[in-house]
Amino acid sequence: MKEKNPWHTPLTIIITVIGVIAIVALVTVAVLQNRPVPQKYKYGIVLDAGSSHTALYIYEWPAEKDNNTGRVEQKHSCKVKGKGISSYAAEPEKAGVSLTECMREAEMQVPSRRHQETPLYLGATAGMRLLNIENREASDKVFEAVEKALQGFPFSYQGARILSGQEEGAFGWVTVNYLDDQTTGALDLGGASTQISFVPHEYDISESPSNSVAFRLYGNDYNLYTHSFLCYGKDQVLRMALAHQTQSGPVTMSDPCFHPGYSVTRNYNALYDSPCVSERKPKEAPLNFTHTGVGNFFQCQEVVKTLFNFTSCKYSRCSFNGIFQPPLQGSFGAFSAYYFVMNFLNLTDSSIPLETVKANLANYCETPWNQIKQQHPKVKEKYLAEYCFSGTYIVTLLTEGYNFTKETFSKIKFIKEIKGSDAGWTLGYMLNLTNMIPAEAPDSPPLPHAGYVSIVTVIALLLFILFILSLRPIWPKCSKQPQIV
Ligand SMILES: Nc1ccn([C@@H]2O[C@H](COP(=O)(O)OP(=O)(O)O)[C@@H](O)[C@H]2O)c(=O)n1
Ligand SMILES: [Ca+2]
Repeated sequence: MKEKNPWHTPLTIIITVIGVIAIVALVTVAVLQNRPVPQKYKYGIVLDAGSSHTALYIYEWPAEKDNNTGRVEQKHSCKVKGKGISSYAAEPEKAGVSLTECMREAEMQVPSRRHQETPLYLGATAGMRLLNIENREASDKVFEAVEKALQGFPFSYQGARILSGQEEGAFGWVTVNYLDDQTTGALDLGGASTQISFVPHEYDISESPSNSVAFRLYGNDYNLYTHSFLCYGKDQVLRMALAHQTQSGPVTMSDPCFHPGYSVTRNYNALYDSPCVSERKPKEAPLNFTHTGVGNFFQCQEVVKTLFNFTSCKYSRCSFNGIFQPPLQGSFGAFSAYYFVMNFLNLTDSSIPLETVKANLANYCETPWNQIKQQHPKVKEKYLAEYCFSGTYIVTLLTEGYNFTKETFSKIKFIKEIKGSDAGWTLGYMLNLTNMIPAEAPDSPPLPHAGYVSIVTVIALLLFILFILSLRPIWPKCSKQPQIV
């Protein structure tokens, strides 16, 4: 008689069916439970109220990763039309009104169900620092107007304030190092101030405590050196250069930092209307002077050098104006006006040697103004006229001011953005205020979804096989019983 297949007993069939159902259920649950759900995002808005203009930035990050690492990205930016808020000192209401267009854009960009929980910050930099020095009352009025305007929007308004130079430098460094993989110093050139921030190499930065900031980022502690030079942004430094050359109150001034053939009429009162130069205003001067260009890079460098004081230093070493600076260390990201100017001059490529940068600038400055205008018909003349000066200032600040050499100059990358986010202090500022500066290194990446499902399936199969095998003692009974009967 043919022996009956022991697998065909009712018990084993039931166990098999239950086992298969269990595996299917387990895999289904695992797949459904762990399927990547559509991403939910949170948002934050920062207004950068700079001396020359205001820009609005919207950041976004996955909702469930609030306290996690490196996930905040710039979603959108909006350039406010018109000048910086500090230029509305005489008509503060207009400072508030100027922001509404970009704020409306933000309302469209951030999903409306997130509006109420989206923090909104405004940080003002050197333009407002100067206005605050010059006219405290006017600066307060500008903030009142800005505050009123921002509170009219449905976001979670967190206040408007002036950042200290130290904050501006440190948050610029945080932004660059949050986005970039390797530790990088930060060089920020604005219109009214300029910042340098880097981690010095085994150097006692406590020599000047006001220049030191401690940060914990991605599991490492950093002692950061940072300094902000008020009045050394490119627009205020130009005033200082013009002031230096008009001390005798001349009617005509020949300037090596402007192209040959360049000639404009400038007003003495307007030029000296800034705390950066007001004390130097000549006692006797006509109403206007004619500002003409000579176009000589090397002479221009000599003018710029007179704006730095190298004589007094009470520390072991200084950059300029008696400000402590440890030896430069590592690579640097140079952004804002550093980028705009060097990009215009086609000098952002780090492989260009310092000597070539200088030669190109010398050549550019010498080019007659008419020719420059013809080559760049679309660039506003006011801006176009200043690139020779700005380029010369950048090179002089980096080499004579901060002590970059021809070797270390190549470690400067002129950048506008990193991984889609603009380089600047705003991202670091928001990360700090929302406690999102990642103190710890990122978690190792979890298993990919497919890998996870495969592993669950294999384990379930193994468990099932083990279970069947564990029933072995019952098998002989099952198969022999019919024969006994
Ligand atoms: N496309 C652009 C935008 C800004 N800029 C300059 O970049 C600088 C930005 O400074 P800012 O307004 O942030 O001023 P701070 O408050 O940072 O000193 C200004 O000198 C602008 O003229 C430029 O050269 N090209
Ligand atoms: Ca700025």
